[in-house]
Amino acid sequence: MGTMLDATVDVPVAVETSKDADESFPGDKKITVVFVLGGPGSGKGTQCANIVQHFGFTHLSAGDLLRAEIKSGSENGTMIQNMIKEGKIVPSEVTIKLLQRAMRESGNDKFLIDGFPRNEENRAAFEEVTKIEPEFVLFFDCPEEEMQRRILGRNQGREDDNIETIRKRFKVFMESSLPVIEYYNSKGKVRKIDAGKPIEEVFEDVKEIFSPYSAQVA
Ligand SMILES: Nc1ncnc2c1ncn2[C@@H]1O[C@H](COP(=O)(O)OP(=O)(O)OP(=O)(O)O)[C@@H](O)[C@H]1O
Ligand SMILES: Nc1ccn([C@@H]2O[C@H](COP(=O)(O)O)[C@@H](O)[C@H]2O)c(=O)n1
Ligand SMILES: [Mg+2]
Repeated sequence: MGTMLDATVDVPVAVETSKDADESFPGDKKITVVFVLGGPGSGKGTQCANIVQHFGFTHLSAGDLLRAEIKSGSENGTMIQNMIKEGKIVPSEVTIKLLQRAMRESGNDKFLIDGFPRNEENRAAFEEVTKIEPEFVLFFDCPEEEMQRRILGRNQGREDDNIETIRKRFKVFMESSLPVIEYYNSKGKVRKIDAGKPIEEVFEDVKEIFSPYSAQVA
């Protein structure tokens, strides 16, 4: 656990992501958050797209938000790019501001937060800043060889989809992200899915977990 926290302490961070980034979210309304976790390439983004279509959630991928921040020319861009290339976890204050802004701008009240919290620092900071407790944690459990095969076949031009960075990402997942899943498991909040199966079969299992939310689709 100490590894990633240690890795982030000496990185200089300018936290202003936009003019309005300091506005807090949520306000008064009841917000439903599901954290979607699992190793790199386990299928989080793929299944979130399905859940959005069927259950009316807004999908927010922390990794996608960070990649968009690089493209936007933000002053944090170079730092974020270097962290992603190394498979390291970006300081929570940066990622949380991006998530809060995206939540606010969506106008929705139901969110799939994909790839976050990635370590204990992410988890504690999100809780402290937003006061949001997740409804549950959807955990995609997939064998490492299968995740590696999927990432190497993904072809989305991601700078971290190379074998050297993939190995670092797996190590970070085991050392920093699994303890977060264990934390939520101890609170009875984890819904574990066998993500090694074909996409359609995984979604059948996902649907069962989300069925209580069907009635809420607009
Ligand atoms: N169940 C599955 N069986 C086979 N291929 C899959 C399955 N789920 C997703 N894929 C494919 O594997 C690749 C990785 O999937 P996806 O991008 O959804 O993973 P991810 O968990 O979001 O990864 P990352 O953490 O790197 O963002 C994609 O090319 C996707 O089409
Ligand atoms: N909470 C997070 C989430 C992601 N990152 C960085 O982005 C990379 C890619 O994330 P994906 O979920 O899209 O695979 C990840 O390896 C981290 O470098 C982060 O720092 N914090
Ligand atoms: Mg993804």
